[in-house]
Amino acid sequence: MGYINVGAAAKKWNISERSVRNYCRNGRVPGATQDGLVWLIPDNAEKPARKQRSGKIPTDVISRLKMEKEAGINGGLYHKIQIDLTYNSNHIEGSRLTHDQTRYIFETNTIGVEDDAINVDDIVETVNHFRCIDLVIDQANYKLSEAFIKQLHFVLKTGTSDSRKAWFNVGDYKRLENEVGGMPTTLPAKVAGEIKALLKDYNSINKKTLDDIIDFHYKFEKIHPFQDGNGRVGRLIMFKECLRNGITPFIVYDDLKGFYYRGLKEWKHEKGYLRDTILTCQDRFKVHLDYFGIRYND
Ligand SMILES: Nc1ncnc2c1ncn2[C@@H]1O[C@H](COP(=O)(O)OP(=O)(O)OP(=O)(O)O)[C@@H](O)[C@H]1O
Repeated sequence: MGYINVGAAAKKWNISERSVRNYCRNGRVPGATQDGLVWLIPDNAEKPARKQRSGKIPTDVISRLKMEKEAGINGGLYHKIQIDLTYNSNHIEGSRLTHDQTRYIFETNTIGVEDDAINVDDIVETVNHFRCIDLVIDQANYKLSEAFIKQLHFVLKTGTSDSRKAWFNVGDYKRLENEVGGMPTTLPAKVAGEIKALLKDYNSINKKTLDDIIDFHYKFEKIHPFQDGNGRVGRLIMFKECLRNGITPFIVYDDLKGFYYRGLKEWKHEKGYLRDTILTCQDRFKVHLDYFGIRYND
């Protein structure tokens, strides 16, 4: 796959360059990434569809999230997911921002500081995570691709102190070996090949089940393709793939972190631990879907 620039995409899709840039900025072109100020657009990317303008309130998860996101609705499911998914996923990885601080950043783009010092990276990665969720919603209906996975990492880590380190590859695979749970992961030189093979196997499954999505997550985390941010990127992928496959999405809640880690550790030999943890997360999420009157299948 190659990349084309904004001018070429504008010509190909018969729209203005400004519209192409807006589509890219709003995450509506799967795989589009920014190199400095220049947008690189996959040469096989399709022109994004126009937004629907009907007055009906959708009752399926994806349409509802898209509608609330585009309309900037406060207090709905989109608002809730942004805060709860970001807070829990960041907390699992060690962010010390509270749920209220996360909410405050989302709602006001400011943060009140009381007694404790706050790590700037926690704030940057929180704001970046909000954007990652937008990407997940915008691209929920597309096939999972390597370009999208890298784009999530790029958006998550942009502007952090890691991104200023010479050895840290923002939006690309790790350069240095890393471990997870004290166990070896895929060596840097083999990551690209293993991710491609994993995606090929996964995308060849016609009707994906929750177990397929969890299995992808386990294998992705075992490869640990990025220097850092693998957990959060992996959980965003699970959310996206649930949306795409009509499976109730879920947030891995911070208070279940111990069960989640144990489940990952045991998955290869015993699938029950992680499956049950995820089912619990799904049940909690269904309470919110019920509250907002949104349909789900299982
Ligand atoms: N035993 C395990 N087997 C496979 N994956 C695991 C295991 N234990 C943890 N993980 C995954 O690795 C993630 C954390 O990895 P790690 O502590 O290396 O942080 P990271 O890669 O920097 O990710 P982040 O930026 O999200 O912190 C966990 O969130 C989980 O998804």
